[in-house]
Amino acid sequence: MAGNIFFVGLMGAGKTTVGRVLAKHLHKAFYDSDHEIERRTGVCIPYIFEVEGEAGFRRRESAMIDELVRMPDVVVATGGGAVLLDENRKNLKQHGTVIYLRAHVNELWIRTRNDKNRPLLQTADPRKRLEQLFEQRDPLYREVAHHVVDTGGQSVNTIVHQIESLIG
Ligand SMILES: Nc1ncnc2c1ncn2[C@@H]1O[C@H](COP(=O)(O)OP(=O)(O)OP(=O)(O)O)[C@@H](O)[C@H]1O
Ligand SMILES: O=C(O)C1=C[C@@H](O)[C@@H](O)[C@H](O)C1
Ligand SMILES: [Mg+2]
Repeated sequence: MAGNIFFVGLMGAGKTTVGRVLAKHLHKAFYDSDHEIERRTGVCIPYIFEVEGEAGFRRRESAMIDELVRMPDVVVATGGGAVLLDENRKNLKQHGTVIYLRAHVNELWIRTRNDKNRPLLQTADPRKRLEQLFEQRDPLYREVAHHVVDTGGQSVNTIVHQIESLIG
């Protein structure tokens, strides 16, 4: 399949994991927006949040998305909050096929609970935080997505095969 594929979804949805495997299958280059920001700045995302605040991180993320969407034939895993800005949603929708990886909050929480690299989940009740983010963002993910893929209880390989048949 020609063209770009962009993954959106909440933290723990599997954008990085599924995106990397799909890219390999399709012989496309894979980019992860979060990793690219860390590679270019030389610091981790929690540090960017600490120094520049969430707003600073969002500015870097927008610039990164604007650059990545213009590349030919790539698979891109976006950060969980990339859909918050209207300009990012427009950019993603215009330049490729957008796939929303969806999972229940409980599963997202289980997948992310031992990882300290997500500043928005460093709260007293990360599960509650995920619930709030789901409420806020599910409509935005749906708005931008060409396809919604449920990942609950599915292996990464099953999800990848499902996406391959969706995009032909
Ligand atoms: N389908 C799945 N079943 C079980 N575990 C999964 C599945 N997909 C991903 N995981 C696991 O969940 C964790 C989070 O996955 P991943 O980092 O790919 O999510 P993400 O959507 O990129 O999150 P973020 O927005 O924070 O970057 C990883 O440990 C990964 O191995
Ligand atoms: O959901 C979010 O807002 C985030 C998700 C991660 O991918 C990172 O982009 C960062 O931790 C923020
Ligand atoms: Mg990721």
